[in-house]
Amino acid sequence: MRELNLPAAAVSAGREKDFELQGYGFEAAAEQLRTPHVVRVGLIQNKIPLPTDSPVAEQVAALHKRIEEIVEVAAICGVNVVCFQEAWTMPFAFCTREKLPWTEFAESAEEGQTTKFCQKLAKKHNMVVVSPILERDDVHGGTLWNTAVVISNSGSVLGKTRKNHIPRVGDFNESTYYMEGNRGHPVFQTQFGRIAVNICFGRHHPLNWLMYSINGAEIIFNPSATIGELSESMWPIEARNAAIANHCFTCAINRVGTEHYMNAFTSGDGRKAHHDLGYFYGSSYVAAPDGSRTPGLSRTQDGLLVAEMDLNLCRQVSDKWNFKMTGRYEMYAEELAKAVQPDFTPNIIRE
Ligand SMILES: NC(=O)NCCC(=O)O
Repeated sequence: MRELNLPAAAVSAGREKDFELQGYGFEAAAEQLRTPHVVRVGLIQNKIPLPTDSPVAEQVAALHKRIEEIVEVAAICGVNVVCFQEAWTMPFAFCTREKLPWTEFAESAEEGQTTKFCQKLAKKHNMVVVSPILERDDVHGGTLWNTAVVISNSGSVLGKTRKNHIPRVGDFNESTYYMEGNRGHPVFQTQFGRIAVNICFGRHHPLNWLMYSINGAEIIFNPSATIGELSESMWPIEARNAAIANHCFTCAINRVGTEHYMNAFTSGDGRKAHHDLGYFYGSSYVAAPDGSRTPGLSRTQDGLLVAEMDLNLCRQVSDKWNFKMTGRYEMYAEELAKAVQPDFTPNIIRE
């Protein structure tokens, strides 16, 4: 992996707009029959610019403005596919279990103002935009989902995917708001490569990564919101291991800072009522199928990580290690099918 020589205009814009800018490139071997398949991805991590008790519309507008200025720099850096953090248009308020005003941040994946905003960015910069939002699905009774909208570089909505695994740990009280995703493991064929989105808690589930990979993902984004005391020891390992296990690139993105709520909340774990979920530690990074990875962005600062990758590396590593061939999926499919039955008895041999 090498450091990218990013344009001076991008470096100075990053300084002026007060965010960290880093760039790295992953190499692949030259092949005789395939030309290199080089793509640049951008990962954006950020704090919320306004206090959580500011009017909803103002908070959304401030986040749009912040992201727009970072995407401008991503465009200068030649980024082809950009991904934002989980539920990027709002504070990560699910810890509170309050409905209002937080449910007011939910938007239509197809018609919402954030999707329209991203469509403009995508078209202007010829960039695929992965936009993880709180979705309101009016076709199905106004239900809420934790969704990532994928917008093509043409500006059209390519599709959406939903968070498959909902945390039930600590103050991550998300199950109060939405259910596990019901759209399986879609992979989006973009002009720049096949991408998928494994939203946050799905990071802990190897089968979730596997299914995106089985559907052909070359790059799997993992937009997240997670805090130091809970997961920082796991963070550097999980997405990296997934890249190795699935012969693909993975991109882990986490928000930054502490978000304070006016009303104190508890989560039935004996802790005194408190006003924040904890410290979101940033540290976004990209990992490659050969196990190499970029350094992480800062723990404390907004940032843009640019990673250039030759997607040919996915098949090269696959041909070397053959995990798809040696995976014995038929054996696991059969055993798992039995294990989920109510009359399952674990295969334990006793004296
Ligand atoms: N957003 C989310 O699912 N967070 C849960 C905590 C974690 O996965 O580290």
